[in-house]
Amino acid sequence: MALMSPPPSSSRQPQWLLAATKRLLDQLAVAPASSEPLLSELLNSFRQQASVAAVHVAVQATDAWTKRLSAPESAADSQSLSSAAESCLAEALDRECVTRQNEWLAAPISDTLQSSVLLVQLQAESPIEATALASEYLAALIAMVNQSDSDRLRIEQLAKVFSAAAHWYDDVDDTDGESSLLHKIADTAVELLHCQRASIFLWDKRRKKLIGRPAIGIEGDSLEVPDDAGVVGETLASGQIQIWNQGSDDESRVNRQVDQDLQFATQSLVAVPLIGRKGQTIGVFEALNKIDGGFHNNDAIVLTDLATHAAVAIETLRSQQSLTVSRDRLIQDAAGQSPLIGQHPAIEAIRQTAQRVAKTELSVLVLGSNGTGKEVVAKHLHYQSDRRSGPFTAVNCAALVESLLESELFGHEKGAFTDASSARMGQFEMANGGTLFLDEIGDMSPGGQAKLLRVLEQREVVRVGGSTPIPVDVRVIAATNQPLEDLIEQKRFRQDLFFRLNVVAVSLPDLKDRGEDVLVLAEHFLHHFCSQIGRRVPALNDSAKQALLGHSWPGNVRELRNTMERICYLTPDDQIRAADLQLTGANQAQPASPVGSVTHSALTPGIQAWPASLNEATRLFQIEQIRNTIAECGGNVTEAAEKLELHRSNLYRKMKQLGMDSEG
Ligand SMILES: Nc1ncnc2c1ncn2[C@@H]1O[C@H](COP(=O)(O)OP(=O)(O)OP(=O)(O)O)[C@@H](O)[C@H]1O
Repeated sequence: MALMSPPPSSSRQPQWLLAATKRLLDQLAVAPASSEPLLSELLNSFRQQASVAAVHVAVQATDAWTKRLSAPESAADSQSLSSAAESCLAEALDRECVTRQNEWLAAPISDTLQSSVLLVQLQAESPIEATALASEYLAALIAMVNQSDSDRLRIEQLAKVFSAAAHWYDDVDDTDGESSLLHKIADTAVELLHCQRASIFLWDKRRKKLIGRPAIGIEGDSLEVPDDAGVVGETLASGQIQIWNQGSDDESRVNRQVDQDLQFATQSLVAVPLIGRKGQTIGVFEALNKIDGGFHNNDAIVLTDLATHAAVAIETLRSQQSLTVSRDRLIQDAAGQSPLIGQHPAIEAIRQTAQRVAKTELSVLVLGSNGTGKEVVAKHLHYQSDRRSGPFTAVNCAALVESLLESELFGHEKGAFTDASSARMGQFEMANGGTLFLDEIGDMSPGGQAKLLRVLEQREVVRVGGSTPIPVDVRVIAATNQPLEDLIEQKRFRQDLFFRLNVVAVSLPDLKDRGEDVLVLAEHFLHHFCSQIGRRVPALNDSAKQALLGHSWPGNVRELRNTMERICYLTPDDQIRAADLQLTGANQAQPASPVGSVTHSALTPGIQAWPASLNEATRLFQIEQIRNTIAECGGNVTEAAEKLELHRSNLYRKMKQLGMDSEG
């Protein structure tokens, strides 16, 4: 509450006035709902003690004086004041001191919100000097009471603004966030200012437009007006509060086009600028049609309070939205860093499973040999799920001894063990709100398994050396390359943990069993590494494709990735041949069919790997290609020659040259 200026020195005041002051202050201290009765009582005792005919508190409205309070009450019956009284009031206000004109005595009340004066009607027996002194004192008391009233009102208003603003963000989502926020802000203004409507006009500076929302009855709920039109435009240009009341203000200031668009009739309006955090004007906040009469300064003060909070709320929402956009872009980038490539039915099935379990909290167990892409699948599941904006963390359970694994997963408190010089979060806490990938789960120690099971069941961790349970919201995806059922039989893996983890199981086949996916993945890695170093992507020729399809890939996708990385860096040619791949014989699978073959017949019997000699490899490839084409054409050599783009006689010659038996 603002400090009140003390009334003038009380030493020369009569006893009754001092007693009345004390009573007034005591009653004010208990914060009455209204101070009107206190002031009435004061005026009445003043009238009696000072022997005056009447006393009023007169307030200057727009163009006239009105009586706010009178003693005796009957003196308020006639609202109008005589011209002599008005002249006395005006003089007191102008001179800022107690003034007397004939039967009238006026003492100005220093009031911040309005011009008001204590007006005393003297009578013959009134002691003029004492009355003047008492009037001055009384005017100071009234100013103090008014100040106390307006402070109380202001506190109430601010409390209402704060409590309303605190709920503006409730249920505001990212998609339609701004619109629903503006609606809530406008509703608050309507409620606190007791008016029919309110709108927030946000400034599109570049287009010189103000976009007003809510705009009831307008499609899209937003109304666009030139940024210099009407009272709203005036507010934007001047940066000042504008009040317009029909009848007393200039009609031409109102943009009636807006009324037409909104099918609304503006009768009164208050508009205040919306100032952003950096002090820049971001728009205008207007309230329309005060329900009981016109808008006053106090309405402008309340609307300015609301505008201060509204500007912060709007800017905060906008930064939040832009952060969400950046975050989503980062998530997309992160998801794109490890895409799940492949069209094999097993990979397609994983994609479908990921979609199905996306909205659930089900645990997933990923099975597959080393390098088949178990972590890629775990990330795919994470980025498909609602947890995508949370963290994804991975722990290799085989890489840590039991004591370290526990502190890695659950964290530790300071001093928990010799090296624990400070407290540290475990991976469970770090993955809170996201996904924790536990790789090589089959290698986890029995002690680790027991603790993990407890965390999964209770959804809280206790750090090593600590005793307080910390709640964690984590989805666990475990992976292994070991047959867990066998480990359970051998009592090396807990069956209860297996059931916890294996709610949904996903199996990744070895790469050699994924058919043409080898080529899809090879092309993907070629593009990936070539774009990283900015080189043109070389083409895999048929022999290379055949070699890729024929390799056994003991290291699975990881081996293929490494092979393609090496090619990108070390093979400068635009064509990649089988020999460039350097796939060693030891890793060669059963020979594959030539690319594009429908028969999938074996390569020349007895050949287990491509020979090192290019001529010989070419010869073998040509033999296989001719054989398959003839087989495809049901033994019809003429048709096969056509397919191979050779003349029939040339095909025979070629076959002879290659040592093929043209008869067979
Ligand atoms: N389907 C796939 N699409 C794209 N890249 C893949 C795919 N599968 C595996 N990879 C890549 O192969 C490499 C090995 O994958 P990942 O680490 O996921 O395999 P893993 O089965 O978890 O291996 P390990 O069992 O050795 O931990 C990674 O570089 C990964 O990006």
